[in-house]
Amino acid sequence: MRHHEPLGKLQARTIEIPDPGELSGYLPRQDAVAWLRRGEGMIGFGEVARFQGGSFAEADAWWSRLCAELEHDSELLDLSGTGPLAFGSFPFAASHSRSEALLIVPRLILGRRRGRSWLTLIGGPGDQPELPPRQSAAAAPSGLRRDVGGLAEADWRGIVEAAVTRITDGELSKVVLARAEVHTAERPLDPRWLVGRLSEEYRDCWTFCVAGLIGASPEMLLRREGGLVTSRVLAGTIRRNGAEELDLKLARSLARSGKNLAEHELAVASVAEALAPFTSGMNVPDAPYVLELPNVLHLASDVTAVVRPGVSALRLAGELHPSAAVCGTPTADAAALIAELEQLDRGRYSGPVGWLDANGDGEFAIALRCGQIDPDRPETITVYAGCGIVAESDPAEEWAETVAKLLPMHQVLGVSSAAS
Ligand SMILES: C=C(O[C@@H]1C=C(C(=O)O)C=C[C@H]1O)C(=O)O
Repeated sequence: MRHHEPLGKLQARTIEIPDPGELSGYLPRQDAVAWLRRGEGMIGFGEVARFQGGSFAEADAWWSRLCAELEHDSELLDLSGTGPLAFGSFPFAASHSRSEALLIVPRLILGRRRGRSWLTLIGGPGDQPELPPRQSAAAAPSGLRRDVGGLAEADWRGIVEAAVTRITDGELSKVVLARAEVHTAERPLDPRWLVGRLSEEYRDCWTFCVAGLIGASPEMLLRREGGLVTSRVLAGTIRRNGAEELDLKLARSLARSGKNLAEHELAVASVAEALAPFTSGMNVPDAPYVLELPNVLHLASDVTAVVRPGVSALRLAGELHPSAAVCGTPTADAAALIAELEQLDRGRYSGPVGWLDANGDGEFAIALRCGQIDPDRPETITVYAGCGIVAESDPAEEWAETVAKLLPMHQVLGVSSAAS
């Protein structure tokens, strides 16, 4: 575990500012952090402190200590996302990955939420936050080619088949299997392009950028605002067709599909069970709704509960991860089967990604529909997708589902999905 903290006495100052317009236009080219949805959110500039390579509990304790030492002077006390923030991203399985847990505390944050806009600066006494200039247009990636490596369709389908056998043998009920593709551009990728395009095209998703992990996730692992926690559970997926009438038919068949409903129930139960010790008054919907995204339809359930005092969003994210949506049921058996079959270091894909404030409020999505830019080769990105495998899963269908889930990253990179 390594971390660095601010040198000397610092304080956080939040000021309200006039609406700066579209936030992604201010993203710095280097070391950007971002969290955007429907034109709102926060972006961060610079770095005053970093936690790297420990557990959720250690990260949570580190952030609490840091906040206890930081004075905060704010014109906007009642708005979630104001004040000093940590942006975090966590590996799917720290024990099976070269990637490490990360919390990054930006020097300056630009935010816009519920019609109000602000700047928060962490600096010396008397330092005033200033709106940075809008950036020049981001460059579209060009000349992308797929690197060799990663599993071919036949191999991945073989792994799915092996998983189905283990499930029908009664070893476990569900396992989520993922695959990755590596793409290399002619020049270093511009994170601003990827973030800007994803947040435009996938407005209902949470677009994130933390240490080169960039994506647009539809799945909110956990939001804590005041005393309330919300978790959006997704499981059960159908590819969209594009024609509205057919999509409607698909949505209806998804809502009635026994396989998808059973898979969904497992995912909801895993979240409800993990939340129960830390909450009261939980509401678990009886039946899911259909969440429509440009590329896929998902079965979705929004679980809400009242959180016990002193339990931060990060602590809860650590308790909920890995949910059945990205790991399986039972968790330990599914995690072991993933390690055995998947042949992939998931890195921070399918781990929690989000932000945390000084009160312990925050939002952590599951890092899905995303790619990781290689820090040593910034022209290279690894994109990931996976799906829940149950006894009735058909390997060819599951492959097609991963292609549909890769579509957002393929689109913004300018890669043809036919090639995957
Ligand atoms: C694992 C992914 O997605 C997860 C798996 C789903 C499914 O199997 O139906 C649906 C949404 C996510 O919870 C991914 O997008 O990579």
